[in-house]
Amino acid sequence: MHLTEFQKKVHAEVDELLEDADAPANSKVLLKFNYLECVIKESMREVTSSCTDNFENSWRRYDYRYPYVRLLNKIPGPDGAPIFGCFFLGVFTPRNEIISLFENFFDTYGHIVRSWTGPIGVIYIGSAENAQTILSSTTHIDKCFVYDFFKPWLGSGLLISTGEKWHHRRRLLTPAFHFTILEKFFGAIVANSKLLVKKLDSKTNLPKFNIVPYLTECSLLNICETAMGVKMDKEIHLRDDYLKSSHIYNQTMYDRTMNPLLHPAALFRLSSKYKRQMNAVELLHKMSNNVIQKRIAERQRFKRGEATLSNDSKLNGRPKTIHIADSDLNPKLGKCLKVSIRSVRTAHSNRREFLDVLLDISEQDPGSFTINDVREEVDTFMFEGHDTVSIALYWTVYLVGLHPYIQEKVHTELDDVLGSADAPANLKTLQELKYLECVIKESLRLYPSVPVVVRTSGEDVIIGGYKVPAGSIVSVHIHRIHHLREHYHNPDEFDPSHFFPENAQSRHPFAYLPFSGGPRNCIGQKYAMMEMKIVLATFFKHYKVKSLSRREDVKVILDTLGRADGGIWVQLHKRRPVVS
Ligand code: HEM
Repeated sequence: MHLTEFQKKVHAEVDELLEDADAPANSKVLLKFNYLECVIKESMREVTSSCTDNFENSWRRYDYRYPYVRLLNKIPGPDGAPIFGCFFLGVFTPRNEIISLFENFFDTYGHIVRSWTGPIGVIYIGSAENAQTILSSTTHIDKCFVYDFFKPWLGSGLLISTGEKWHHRRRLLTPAFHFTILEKFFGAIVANSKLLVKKLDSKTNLPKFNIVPYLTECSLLNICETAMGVKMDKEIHLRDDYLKSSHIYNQTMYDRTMNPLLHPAALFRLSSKYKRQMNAVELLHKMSNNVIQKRIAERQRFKRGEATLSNDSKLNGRPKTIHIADSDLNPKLGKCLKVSIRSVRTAHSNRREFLDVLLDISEQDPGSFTINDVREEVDTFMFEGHDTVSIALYWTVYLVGLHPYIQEKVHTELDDVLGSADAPANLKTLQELKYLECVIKESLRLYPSVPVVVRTSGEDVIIGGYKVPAGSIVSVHIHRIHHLREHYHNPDEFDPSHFFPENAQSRHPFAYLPFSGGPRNCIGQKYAMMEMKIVLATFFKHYKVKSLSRREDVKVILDTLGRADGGIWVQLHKRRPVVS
């Protein structure tokens, strides 16, 4: 179809609806301009997605033979305002109401919902079956363009990267979270948990205090000391700056995501949020650079025979070059890849910790794996590895503190399994804490640290009976799926029995997604479960907690993660003497 034909259609619609009038008389008339609205949406979509198609091509999509907008509009969803769609809802709904807004969409329109934010169409998925269609596929594996707003901070690390880069890095880093490596982290996490207990000592019997900063600090120390192999207990200012900056970055990221006017980089740079974000990035990178430099220095001291490595890994001289078989590789990467580390495909004893894997490659091949490549992964894992965990920790403490009967059962199990010990001794002890594990899982169900994950559909796909065209933004609402009565007998209650084997075994595999699902699930989930169990076992062994706010008064505030609005205010009482 030529441009002139589109124009003819626009003119025909205008003539039909306006007749002799010069302009639309009121909003009722405006609502009837269906074709014009589609044209405007499509042009704005092309502009904001920086499509390289020429203008004529972008109009050609409007041909009714290529009906992107019509396809999406077949899916039920709110109409919103003419042209703007739900733009105003997104921008003006307070962050602590946004989850309720999505819930209303699902209640009104069903398990699959479409909305327009200006030119951007988004499909919301609120059922386990539809989540499985998207998440289990290797085709719909790319993230949506808004994840790119993380780039100033995270570069294109594992969370954001796509295609071959993602495949390669995922394969490279997966062994760094194997359970033989996790075992080595046990001692460090126990030590930091005891430190937490000690710090909380001064808070016992206070009328109230916010426990969030304590748990956040503990999870940051843990990820630094384990995966990165660096102790950061002395760097108080650096840590504080990091945590504040991470908070600011996540807020500005959310504001940009919800407001399409801030999507183009040129417009975002003009806003005050950009400056805040850049100041935050500077401090965030200061922390990650510090971590990397410390580890490099420690490795050098180790090689000179002056020190042992703090995470107990062994560098036996120079790393060997190994060859990986063709069958191990993504075919697009070439026939055979020389890899300079011992850990990629390995016997257990050769597995390496996360940062050492990266530094080994960078030392061997600094040209193709630069220190910036190392840093983008360090930034990614430090963010994902501390923030998600601390959120899960504080929601668990909160929920247990609201339910004395459940707390009693947690205490009884801890006393039975740990005896007089202050903390779990090893992985075997941890496995025996079965009730605590159900408690953690149940907290992650009610308050998933990541309430929503977003993908771009890699090809046309049928979801819930509707055809969703390739390139559509599909957002999977984990929070919603976790609250469906068809999967959980009392979905809004805190009830750890949801995860007793007899209740969980026949559940739909995509009805519980705190770590997402499918090939792009969370790489750190085993690490996270181990860490949470150690920290919470140590904490509850020492303390009895009382949460001071009712569930209906503590709202989830969404940035990129689902946080507790206003913190978690509790009272603590000692159960046994604090260790020295
Ligand atoms: C309670 C703790 C955690 C929760 C609830 C959680 C949840 C998730 C979820 C839902 C995703 C998918 C994100 C998306 O598709 O947008 C994800 C991805 C990821 N997580 Fe976690 N996570 C946790 C802990 C961790 C830890 C401890 C680490 C690192 C040590 C980690 C590293 C990552 C990374 C690197 C990705 C991206 C994986 C990829 O795209 O291949 N996470 N996580």
